[in-house]
Amino acid sequence: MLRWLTAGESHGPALVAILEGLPAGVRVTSDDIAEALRRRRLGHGRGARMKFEQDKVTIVGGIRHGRTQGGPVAIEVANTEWPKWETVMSADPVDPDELAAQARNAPLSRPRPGHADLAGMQKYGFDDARPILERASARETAARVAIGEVAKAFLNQVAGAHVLSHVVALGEIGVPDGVVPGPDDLERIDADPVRCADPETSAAMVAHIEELRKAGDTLGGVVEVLAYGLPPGLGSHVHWDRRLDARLAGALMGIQAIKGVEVGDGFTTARRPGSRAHDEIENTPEGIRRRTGRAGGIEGGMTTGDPVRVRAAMKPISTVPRALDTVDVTTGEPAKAINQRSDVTAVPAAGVVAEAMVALVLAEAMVEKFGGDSVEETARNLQGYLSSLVIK
Ligand SMILES: Cc1cc2nc3c(=O)[nH]c(=O)nc-3n(C[C@H](O)[C@H](O)[C@H](O)COP(=O)(O)O)c2cc1C
Ligand SMILES: C=C(O[C@@H]1CC(C(=O)O)=C[C@@H](OP(=O)(O)O)[C@H]1O)C(=O)O
Repeated sequence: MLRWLTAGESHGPALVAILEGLPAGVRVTSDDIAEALRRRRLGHGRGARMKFEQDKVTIVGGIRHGRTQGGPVAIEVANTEWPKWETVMSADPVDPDELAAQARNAPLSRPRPGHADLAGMQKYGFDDARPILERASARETAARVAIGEVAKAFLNQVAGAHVLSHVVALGEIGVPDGVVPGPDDLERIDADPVRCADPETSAAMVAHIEELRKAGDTLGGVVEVLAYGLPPGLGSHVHWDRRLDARLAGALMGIQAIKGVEVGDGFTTARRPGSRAHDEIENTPEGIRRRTGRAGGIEGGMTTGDPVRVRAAMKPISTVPRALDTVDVTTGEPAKAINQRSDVTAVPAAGVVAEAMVALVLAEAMVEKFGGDSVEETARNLQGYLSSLVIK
């Protein structure tokens, strides 16, 4: 069983993540994790905070001399902005006069539409949105990306698998059909200002972001995650909560602002006749293969051995610079929502987070099927399974 948890607030001292259940021997370093966090900060359209704040990685447990030891892996991602927030976000009680002197501590009583603010204030009994927005903030995704990198290293070292993502739509602008990058394209995608695999579409996306920035507005979009090199048979058809597609969808929907998930051709499949919706099977010199990849590499809740392909739709950033209408909950009067600064879009970053979530779910499914207390043992079990497959 693979388990993971994160803790920490957006302006707290640090985020922490724990990943428990991976075999020993996964090769991963602080530099690998720092590089994954750097990728999460990429993307034209992100706000000022990405420039002045750094993610500072410390591996707190579970890894020795660059290899996992079999115990829980604990990673801290420190916020370099913490000194400015030390009083406002102090875990221990602080002198009320010192707190009152902090402009940052003024109660946030104008909840932002599209954020957790209002429902969270009602649910947890606060008249200030601060305690809600601090944990609801997608800063938390840094912790997921940190442990996602360990999961990716495991998948790669056990199966030679690769997980990557690209932006397929930003607002109304989408890549043409048939843009399906492979593992070798990842460097090029990361170098693109919006992590789009198609240069022409990318230029149109950047122009669109600039247009929306000038209009004081924000943008959502769609990211696609691809996983190459997986064996057939991860997940299972036998029960709803063992279906890999259901688990991937849950993990992707668990990312802040994700409002829809597609597996393979997803919603497009629903509009096609059955004769053009599925992947026909044929016998080839390489073995039994599917002709197309419409199902996204998952049938009956199990991997087919073809690349896994899933998409996640992100709503536009909720803190709209030209602020939306709300109510001041202290007076009941109409007001404009709280707004200090905002990303125009964070779709490129959401792709990197989606990679991490997919890697964690796939690593969990891999551990479940092949077990093993060391990477070598898991890899041996996988090889034994592959060489004994009755139908190849
Ligand atoms: C990587 C990333 C960055 C984000 N940046 C912002 C931001 O700068 N401003 C904002 O209002 N929302 C931002 N969001 C979205 C909010 O976190 C999200 O809309 C909010 O948590 C409510 O979403 P929910 O209704 O899905 O929970 C970001 C989301 C992600 C995944
Ligand atoms: C800090 C990060 O993202 C933040 C996520 C976020 C939100 O509401 O989700 C809002 C913004 O923070 P603030 O409101 O303080 O400007 C983003 O910068 C990060 O991704 O590291």
